[in-house]
Amino acid sequence: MEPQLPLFSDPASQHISLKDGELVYCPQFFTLQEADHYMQQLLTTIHWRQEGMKMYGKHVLFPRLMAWYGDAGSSYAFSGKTYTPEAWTPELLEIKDSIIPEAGANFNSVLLNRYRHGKDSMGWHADDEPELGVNPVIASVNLGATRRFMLRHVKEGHRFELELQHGSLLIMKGTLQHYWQHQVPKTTQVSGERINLTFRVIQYTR
Ligand SMILES: O=C(O)CCC(=O)C(=O)O
Ligand SMILES: [Fe+2]
Repeated sequence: MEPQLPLFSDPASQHISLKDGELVYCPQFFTLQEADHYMQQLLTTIHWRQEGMKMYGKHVLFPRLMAWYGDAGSSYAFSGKTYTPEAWTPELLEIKDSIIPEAGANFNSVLLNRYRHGKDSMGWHADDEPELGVNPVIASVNLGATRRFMLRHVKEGHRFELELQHGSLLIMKGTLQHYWQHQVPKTTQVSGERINLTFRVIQYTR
């Protein structure tokens, strides 16, 4: 079994206990120099693609760029397509190794999303695909422009939101993905680019 408890805790981390779910937010998990360095590296070394999906018989592009990296074999089905990961880059491995102690999960893949400007976004969803297991630990690293991350309780309508800043780490865990959805809405207040990395444990069952 992978460890389920953090091995150490960032003293500045905020434990946020929601109804039916848990968040840990570390606003300055990376130093400014580290965060600037990773932003620059990922903009140039990642193989960014514009993916899309079929909706009402039409091919619709997602309003952001995406990339998928990880251990060989950690394929992931998402919006009707199966994504096969590219091999870890040195920077992605470094970021993964630095967040594993805080998150307490042995991540084998990462989904990267690049929001080119305020009009790029991600709609309401939960990360509840069966490959992620029952109560997944998902660690989200934020680089570049600050964007608003919104959560809503699906049954009871509670809301929560955070401004995810450059160099921060947000961990989603517990039963959160069963009861809450999250989104990154479009905004006219932000023009800069943002990269988000969500580290995940993909379970191989097939
Ligand atoms: O960009 C973000 O902060 C959220 C990304 C996300 O929800 C996802 O990749 O599933
Ligand atoms: Fe998500």
